[in-house]
Amino acid sequence: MELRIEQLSFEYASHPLFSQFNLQLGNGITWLRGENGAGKTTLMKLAGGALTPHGGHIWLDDLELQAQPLAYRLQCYYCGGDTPQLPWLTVREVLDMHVSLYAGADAELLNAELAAFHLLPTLDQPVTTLSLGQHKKMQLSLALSLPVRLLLIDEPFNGLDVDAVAYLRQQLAAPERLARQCILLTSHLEPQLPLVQTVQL
Ligand SMILES: Nc1ncnc2c1ncn2[C@@H]1O[C@H](COP(=O)(O)OP(=O)(O)OP(=O)(O)O)[C@@H](O)[C@H]1O
Repeated sequence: MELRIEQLSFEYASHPLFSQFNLQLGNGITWLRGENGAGKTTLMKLAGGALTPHGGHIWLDDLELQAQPLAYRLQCYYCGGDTPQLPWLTVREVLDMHVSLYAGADAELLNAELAAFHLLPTLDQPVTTLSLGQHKKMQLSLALSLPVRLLLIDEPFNGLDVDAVAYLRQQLAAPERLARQCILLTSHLEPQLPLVQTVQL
C-alpha cells in the first residue's frame, strides 16, 4: 500500500503553505514533524480528502483523490482534535454512522476498542457531553477498528490518560496492523513507536 502526493499546492487566503510538495509513504508508521503552524494538520486533512488541493495529485494505491473522491475517502480515517461535527447526535449515533458508512466495518471490533477505552457507559450521552479525552478516545476507537488503508492521527497521545496511552501504543505497534495500514501521525514529542519514516515539514 502506498500514499503518493505529487506536486501538491495549497494555500489559505493569506497564507501559502504547500507548493510543488511531494511525499510518498508505505505501510507502517510515519511521524510527521514540524513547528507550530508548519502545516501538519493541513497536510493530514489534504491527504484525507477533507480539504481540496489547489494543485497536484494524491493517490492511495491506484485510487486518485480527485478522480474518485468518495471511494478514496472511504479508505481513510482522519482522527483530529476537532469538536463534534454533528453535535445533536449521541455517541452511539456517531459511531453507528461510521459503521454504516465504511463497508466491512466490524461492530464487534469497535465495541472491543470502546471497552478498552472505558467508553461503553457513555454511548447514550450526547456526543457534546464527552470530555476532550473521551472524545479523543471515541475517535481513536474508530481509528483502530475501521477497515481503512490510511490512518491519519493528529497528536494521538494528547489528552489521554496513562493507561490509554499505553493501550494505544500497543495497538498501533501491532505487527499485523503495521503490515496492512499506512499510518501518518503528528506528534511534538517522540512518539515511541516503531517508525518507518520521519517527515519534517
Ligand atoms: N482555516 C484556516 N484558515 C486560514 N489559515 C489557516 C486555517 N487553518 C490553518 N491555518 C493556518 O495555516 C498554518 C498551518 O496550520 P496547521 O494547523 O496545518 O499547522 P500545524 O503544523 O498542524 O500546527 P500545530 O503544530 O500548531 O498544530 C497556520 O499558520 C495556521 O494559522
